[in-house]
This record gives sequence, C-alpha cells and structure tokens, in this order.
Amino acid sequence: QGISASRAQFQAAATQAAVGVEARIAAADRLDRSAFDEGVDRVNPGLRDSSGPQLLTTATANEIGRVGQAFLDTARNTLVRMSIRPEDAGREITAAGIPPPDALRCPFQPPNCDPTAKFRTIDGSCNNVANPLWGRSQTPFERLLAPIYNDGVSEPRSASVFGGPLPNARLISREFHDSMSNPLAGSTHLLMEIGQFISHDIEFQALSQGYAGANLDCCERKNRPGCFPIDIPPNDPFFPPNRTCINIVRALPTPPLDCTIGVRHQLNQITHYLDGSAIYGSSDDETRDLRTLTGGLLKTSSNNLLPTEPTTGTGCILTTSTRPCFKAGDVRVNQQPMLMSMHTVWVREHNRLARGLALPNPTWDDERLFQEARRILGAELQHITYSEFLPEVLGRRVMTKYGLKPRSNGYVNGYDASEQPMVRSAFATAAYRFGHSFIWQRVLAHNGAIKTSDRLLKDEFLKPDLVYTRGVGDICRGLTRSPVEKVDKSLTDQITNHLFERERGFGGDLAATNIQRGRDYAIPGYQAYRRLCELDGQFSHTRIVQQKLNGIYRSPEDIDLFPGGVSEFPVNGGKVGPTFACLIGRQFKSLKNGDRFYYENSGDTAFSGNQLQEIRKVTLASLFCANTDIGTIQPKALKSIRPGNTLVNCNNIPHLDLNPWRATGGCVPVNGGYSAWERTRCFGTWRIRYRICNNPLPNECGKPCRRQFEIRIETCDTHRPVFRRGNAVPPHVAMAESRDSKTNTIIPLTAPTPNIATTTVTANHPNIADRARFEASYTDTSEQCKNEINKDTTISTMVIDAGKAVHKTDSVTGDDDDTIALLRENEELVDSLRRLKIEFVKNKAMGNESHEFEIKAKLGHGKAQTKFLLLMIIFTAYNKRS
Ligand code: HEM
Ligand SMILES: [Ca+2]
Repeated sequence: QGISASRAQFQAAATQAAVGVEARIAAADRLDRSAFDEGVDRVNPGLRDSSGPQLLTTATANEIGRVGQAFLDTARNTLVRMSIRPEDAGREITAAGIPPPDALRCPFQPPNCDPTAKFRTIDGSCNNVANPLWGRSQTPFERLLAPIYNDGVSEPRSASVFGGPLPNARLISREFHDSMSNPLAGSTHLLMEIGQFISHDIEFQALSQGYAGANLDCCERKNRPGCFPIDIPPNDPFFPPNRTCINIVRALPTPPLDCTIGVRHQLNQITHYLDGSAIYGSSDDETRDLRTLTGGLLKTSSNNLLPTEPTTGTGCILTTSTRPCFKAGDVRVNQQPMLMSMHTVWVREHNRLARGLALPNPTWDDERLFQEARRILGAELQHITYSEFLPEVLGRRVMTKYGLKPRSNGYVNGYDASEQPMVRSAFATAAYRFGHSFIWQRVLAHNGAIKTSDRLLKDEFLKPDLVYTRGVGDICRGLTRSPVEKVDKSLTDQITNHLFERERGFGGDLAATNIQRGRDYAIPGYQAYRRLCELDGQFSHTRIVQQKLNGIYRSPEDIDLFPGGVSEFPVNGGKVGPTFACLIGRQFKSLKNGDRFYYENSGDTAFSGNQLQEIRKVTLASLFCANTDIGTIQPKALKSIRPGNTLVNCNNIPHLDLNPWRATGGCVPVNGGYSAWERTRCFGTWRIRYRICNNPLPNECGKPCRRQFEIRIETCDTHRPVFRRGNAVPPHVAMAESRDSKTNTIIPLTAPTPNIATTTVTANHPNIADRARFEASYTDTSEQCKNEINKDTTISTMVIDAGKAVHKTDSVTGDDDDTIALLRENEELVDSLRRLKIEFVKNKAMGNESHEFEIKAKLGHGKAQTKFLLLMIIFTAYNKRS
C-alpha cells in the first residue's frame, strides 16, 4: 500500500461499510443474552467475581458504547474493503477524517450555551464556549500519542516489537510488582486518599456490561467483544491452581468527539474538569437526586453521614441492613471507608457553606445557595489540589515547569481557550494510577488517644461498616496518622492478590489490571512516553529495577507504561519519577489552563479579591477541622506529625470565612476613592493635610482605598507655638500640654522644660464608635540617645470599649532609664469614650534636647479583630527648649 487513499475513496467505502453494522451488533448482543440466560453473566456478582464494583456503567455510556461499536465496525469494514494493512490502518483512517455516513448517528451534539453564566454546568459542557463539549461528562478521553491497536483500530495492543505476544499481565504483576512495604518517611496516608478522590473527580472509564447491565463473566465466556480476561500463568504464588483467569472487561468503545470514522476511543463518564463532580454528580439527574432542594443543601443521613443507597448494585456489599451503602456524586464512593469518609467531609463542607451563605443573603433561593456553595467548594478542591497535593507529588521544579503553582495573591490570567482540558488515556490508564503504589495495607481509625480500629484493607473493601462504627472523624484522623507507601514497583498484596476479594484466592489484581487496561486502550509503551517527555535514555530507574524490567520484557520498547513509570526513581522533591511527573504535570496544566472557571482566573467568572484570599486559606487540615470532630490536627495534613508540624487545636486553624460573600448578589463593585486633600489651620509652624476614603464610599463588593485616612504634616510659614492651651483643634487631632510637675503650671511650649514635667496628650475624635485602639509611643531624639538602637519606645496600647478602658499593656521597650524614668498612662475618659488622655511623666532633666511624642489611634466599628477602620491621628509634639 504505502500511498494514502483519497478521502473520497474512504468516504465511499465507509458508506458501504456502515450497512449491516446493526446486524453484527445484534449478533454480539445474542452472545451476551445467552450468557445471561444461562446464568453465566449475573447482575449480582458471585463470590468468585472480584470485578463487580468496576461495572458501574451508566445508561448513557451504554448507549454511546453501542454507537461506538457501530462506528468501529464501520471503520474495520472500511479498511477491509480498501485492503489497508493493519500497521497503516489507524494512521490512514485517522488522517482521512471521514465524517459519519448517514446510517450512523453522532452521539455528541453541541448544546446551546449561555456564555455569561456564572456557574459551571453540572455536566461540564459550555466551559469552553467555542467547544462546548470539551470536558463534558460522557465524552471520550483524549490522547497524547496515537494508539497501537493490534488490528490498527480496535484489538488491544498485544504484540512485542519482536513479534509474538507481550508478557502476561499477571506474570508482570507477580514478577515485578512485589508486595514489599516501603513506607514513605514524613508523609501520611491522606496523600493516597486525596489523590484517589481527585482521580474520582476527573475520570471514570465506562466498562462493558452484559445483557441488562449484568457483569460480563469473561472467564467463562472469553471470546466476546467486551472481554479481555487475564490468564493466570501456572504456578501462581498466591492464586489457587483451580483458578486460571482474572475477569477483565474492556472499556466501551466510543466515537471521537468529532464523530469521524477511525480508531477505537474510550469514554469518560464524569466531567473531565476538576470541578467537584465527585460531590455533585456529572448529570443533572444525579445532582437533583443528591440535593434536598431546600436551602441549597445536599442530602445527608443520620449523624450527618452521606445519604444512603437502598439498591446496592455491584458497587457495595451490604453486611447488615442497619448500615446501608452510601450515595454520592461518584458511584465508586463505597469502594473503601477512607474514600467514603472523604466524600462525607466534602458533602458536609458544602452544607456548611450553603448554611453560611444563607444567613447574610436572605434573598437567595435554594438554587442560588446551592450554586454559590458549589462554586466555592469547587475552588477549595482546586486549591487543595494545586497548592497542597500536587507539590508533594511533583516537587517544586516540576510545579514551576508546568505553571501549576497557585499564586499567593492576585489573579492568574492563564485561561487558554485552545487548551483541551480532556483527560488523556495515558494519564487515566497508567500515570495517575501511580497512586496505587501509595496504598498502605491497613485502614486505621484513631480517636486522638488510641487506635479505634486497625484492619487490613481487604476486609474493608466495599463495606461502609467502619464509617458507621468508628465515624468519619476517627477515619480522617487515622489517615493523618498512618503512613503512605513509597511510589515504587511494590504494591501491597491487598490490591494485587486481594482486590475486592470475597472468597480467598479469588480476588483481583490491580497491578495486572492496570497493565491490561493500558493494552485495552492500546496506549503505546513506556519508551514512547519517555520520548514524548524528552527524557534521555531508556531508563530512570535504579540498576536493579532496570535489570528486572529487562528480564521480563524482551525489548525496552515493549515495557508497559504503568510498570515502567511507577518504578522510576522519584524526581527531586516529588514522589513520582520523571515520566509520570511529565504526564501528570501536563494533565494538570490542561485542567488548569483549559478551565474557564479555574478558581484563580480573572475575568467574568472571577471571585472577588477578598473571596479569593479566603479560598487560599483552605487546607486539608482546615477542611477536616471544619467538618469533623477531629479537634486537633497537624497543619500540614499530608505530612506526618513532627517538630514544625505538631498537633494544633482546630481553633487555631483558620478556614474560609464567608464574609466576602455577603450579598454579592448581582453586586457591581464600586471601589472607594479619596476625597480631595483638605488642610487644617496652622498649629504653630505645622499643619495637617488629610484626605478621607469617602469619595465614593466602597460598596459591599468594592475595594476600599488603601487607607481609610491619609495624613501629611506640613510646615506653615507663620511661626507660632506648636500647641497652645485652649486652641480649638480639628476633631481628628490630639492636644498636648506640658506642666511643671511641682507647680502644676502649664509650661508654654516655647518655654524651656523643667527637670520634672508631665506632658498630657488628649486624643479627641467624634467618630470613635464602640471600640478603639490607641497606641502611644515616645521617641527620644536627645543627643545622648541618638546612637542607641532601641530608642523607639512603645509605651502602651489601650483598647477602649464602650466608654471604658478594658485593656492596656505597658511595654516599655526603651532602655534609657534616665529619660524615661517613669511613664504612666492615665486613661481619663472625658465625655464618654470620645476622648482619651494619656500622661507621660518624666522625672529627670531633659537637657537641651528635643523629644517627640506620637499617638496613633486605630478606631474600629464592630468586632475588634475583624475590621478595623483605620484612622490615624498623628500628633507630634515638639517639646523643645527654645
Ligand atoms: C484503596 C485504594 C484504591 C483502590 C482499591 C483502587 C482501585 C481501583 C480500581 C479497581 C480501578 C479500576 C481498574 C480498571 O479496571 O481499569 C482503579 C482505577 C483507577 N485508579 Fe485506583 N484505587 C485506589 C486508589 C487510587 C489512588 C490513590 C489513585 C491515584 C492517586 C488511583 C488512581 C486511579 C485511576 C486514575 C484509575 C482509572 C480511573 C478510570 O479512568 O476509571 N487509585 N482503581
Ligand atoms: Ca470532574
């Protein structure tokens, strides 16, 4: 062949090829139907079926899968008709870009979008306005590299580059992926769990099902389109001799998003975006079912647990009817109790946010509260992912390389409408499954004093019991106090021999599954991804690991991506090797830059500056504190407890404050502006210039000026004493007088200061509300103190509350005892709290030198600690001998 056929030839062949496709699909259906009728495929899996929980394929995905099969059969027929060789097939047919013949219906029809919508759609559509299907649930995974199907378009990758088959997946698992425990010093098992939770937000492959949603038993009936079982090689060290097969079903085929005829693609059932879909679901129906539809809340069950699921399906084992399985935005929720707890925490966080928003926004209805809370929660999840989780996994350099690091303030202008957010096959089937190596063999629950449960993972798969008996708090605490495993070739036998095991010896093998899954998707081998990532050489492994790989695979080109990547030596500061770091880095870059609603973005979808700063406070620790009874936690929850990361009371771990969300409904920000500069009259040789932030006043969503008040002191050209008794002073200025301590007579400010004198300063302001903080300081500029560092002396701080001084501190930091022999404050509240009198007494001669007093008052409305309206009264008294 060699020469590419014309597009017209392809099109003509495809039109003919589409004829009769339905009949072939019907024939395949009959195979599944008879397997079902004969009791081989069952809706409720038997004890010896460990694949059940994976089979949670939605009806929508099944429909698309049928269409995908028709597309695929058409592609195959087309290639046969044109006698194109398998090795050229994928490339040729993809390059031809043939639109679907009329007989085939494209399942991907673009919706109508509202480009001004403030909230994400539930299914992720319309995020990209020009390509509204990008990232939507029930759309295909995207690819980084062209697939290597055995027949060019559909059959799994199965051949070595030297000809002959690739090594058996179970063989690789048992020879290469040993089950040694290598704890990762300094990190906690929470690293595993948040990693899994994130994966359940961005990807969920659709797997083939049998008739009426039954589980395909691909060990009993192997040769069916949906089957891809793993034969267990003889002499397995764990599986019994009477077991010869691991049941693996293929991922459903789907047409590509543009519905051209071509190679097999795979379907992601959930939104590709990191958007909280694991909490809210990925379709409107799912979401509605999870909501109470009042107050913006999500459903819960007693003890504030997840709502329960009466029909268990294949995703959960019901041990007792009093502990039903759970329902969440992602159907895999019941996989194990740590995951269930994580889901619970997020649902509680949503309800906490919705309730918190309801108070200051009484006009918001259920829908508005729900969407606003969902928007904040999505941002929190992204913040935790990009600021806490990814830096641990990738290390600082990789974070920088892919531009993943969140900013500490301000906005990011990184949205790129040409960036495809879609999850990539290599990421889904291999790179991001690195987390399977994180898994520790036990599930720990801890009540703060003692372990309340410490059980093998295999005994907790699919069972919600621990959540009921130990509680979410204990499980979360357990996660922060148990170790995580190193990312390396070792995977605990809980998942390589006992995955979803119901009868001993008949569990699944997740390592083998990952390898088989990569071949199912026909992703190229490990070396191809090294080249894509521009890595030198063929290995980034220790010599021993490299030798092991070479012993198993006939050529380095054959190495599957999962075993090759997971066993690399980790990058600096990260937990994964360079190939996975590259694939994960690229994926999270797409998920960030390709997401119009990424939380740090400026523009129409942006949070206000204050809101963004609140989101930036959120950590896993604050999330747990706000939503469980954990009570104390180490602030860096992904790191183990140690000096510098010790247990802290939750009261001291700030979480997002909803204040900046007060009545932001349709609020058009009006930022504050300064008034024109005003001048006071002259006081001696000085006068004050001031301007106030009131022109205009900032509204509730606007930003205030940098300061509430600005004051400058300037000289007057007249020469008069600085302060004179009886002067009428403007309201924001203080008054000072000095008296001779012996005679109690006022010393004119122009006159010499006697040895013992008292200077009294009165701050006087009509706008002091219910609270004010005064700080007074005394600066000695005398010649003898000039060279001393500590000559700035804070004398006192006083909080005036409702007419009384409620708090004062004396903090004389100066060490010049000669001049500040005695400092005394005397709060005298003349005319209620509007005036404050502070007295400085010195009992020693000052000589000919000058001294400055400075009084600062911060006046606040409302809570002392939240908002201080900053008002500065600067008062400078020159107590200078003439
Ligand atoms: C106890 C913990 C876990 C268990 C039992 C578990 C189990 C599984 C199973 C059974 C599958 C489906 C395999 C297949 O048929 O292809 C899967 C897929 C996957 N897992 Fe895990 N896993 C766990 C933790 C993790 C962690 C910590 C991560 C990442 C940090 C992770 C990432 C993935 C990814 C990306 C997929 C593919 C999902 C998809 O596209 O549908 N898993 N896992
Ligand atoms: Ca999602």
